[in-house]
Amino acid sequence: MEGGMPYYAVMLDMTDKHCLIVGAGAVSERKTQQLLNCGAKITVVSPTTTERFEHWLESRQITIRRKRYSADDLQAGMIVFACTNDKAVNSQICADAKQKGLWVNAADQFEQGDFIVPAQVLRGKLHMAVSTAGASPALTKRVAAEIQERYGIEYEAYTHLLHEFRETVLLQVTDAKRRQKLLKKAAEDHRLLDWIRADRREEARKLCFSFLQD
Ligand SMILES: C[C@@]1(CC(=O)O)c2cc3[nH]c(cc4nc(cc5[nH]c(cc(n2)[C@H]1CCC(=O)O)[C@@](C)(CC(=O)O)[C@@H]5CCC(=O)O)C(CC(=O)O)=C4CCC(=O)O)c(CCC(=O)O)c3CC(=O)O
Ligand SMILES: NC(=O)C1=CN([C@@H]2O[C@H](COP(=O)(O)OP(=O)(O)OC[C@H]3O[C@@H](n4cnc5c(N)ncnc54)[C@H](O)[C@@H]3O)[C@@H](O)[C@H]2O)C=CC1
Repeated sequence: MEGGMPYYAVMLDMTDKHCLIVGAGAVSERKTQQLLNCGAKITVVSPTTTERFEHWLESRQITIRRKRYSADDLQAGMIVFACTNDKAVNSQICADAKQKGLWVNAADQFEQGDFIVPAQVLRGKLHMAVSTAGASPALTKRVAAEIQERYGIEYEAYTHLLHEFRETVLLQVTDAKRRQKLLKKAAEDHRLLDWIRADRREEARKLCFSFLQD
């Protein structure tokens, strides 16, 4: 990113998307794990790897090219992660990727890349991403930890219930205003979350669906 403009935040569907990760150290390990969690297809280019990369290779979750980066490696991905410990190599990867019109992330000099990776907190369908736009990854991590405390695992069941309710409302309620009113009500009624927390899930579900009778 250049020119001090803010980043545009999106949620990407990475299923079966080809990613190229250059470098196989601690930082690329973290990114590879997250990308695997999201169903991406991963090619790693690196002369050395860690044990976890060897495990992913053995279990056929990734492909590894045991070599130093060269521009022809870019054919293996539509999104590129420059994660070597060599600044000059990471810069070259960014320049080559941009020239080919590919999206690139730079683990070190982030301004040379097109996007950065936020910290994430996932609670079922509630997916929260935190970023300081590269200003302070340590603060990013701390704020994410605070969010993780604030939104506990009960949000998994809660978002599941709200999702189920919304699908029913979209099917059954044709009036747009009533639909919105119902969905807002379900998202705002504190009893639903309180009861899920208290392990009274069936009661929470019944209350939520009872809103349809209003
Ligand atoms: C720009 C960005 C590029 C990108 O990777 O996309 C980037 C860059 C750099 N990070 C550095 C250092 C650290 N990074 C972390 C941790 C994380 N870094 C992550 C993202 C990002 N890091 C992107 C911006 C995110 C944003 O702020 O919006 C997280 C959020 C997500 C993830 O990586 O999965 C993950 C937390 C995940 C979690 O929740 O655990 C820690 C803390 C720790 O490890 O405990 C430290 C040490 C403390 C410190 O330095 O603050 C250095 C200096 C290296 C050096 O010293 O040489 C650079 C290079 C530079 O700044 O130029
Ligand atoms: N984004 C982030 O969250 C963070 C980024 N960093 C930065 O990320 C970079 C990588 O850090 P680590 O993973 O800790 O390093 P590391 O030393 O653990 O791993 C570097 C990897 O790059 C590979 N490599 C080196 N030259 C290569 C080349 N020409 N072609 C292909 N692969 C090559 C090495 O074989 C090794 O596998 C560093 O520049 C560091 O400043 C560091 C901490 C956090």
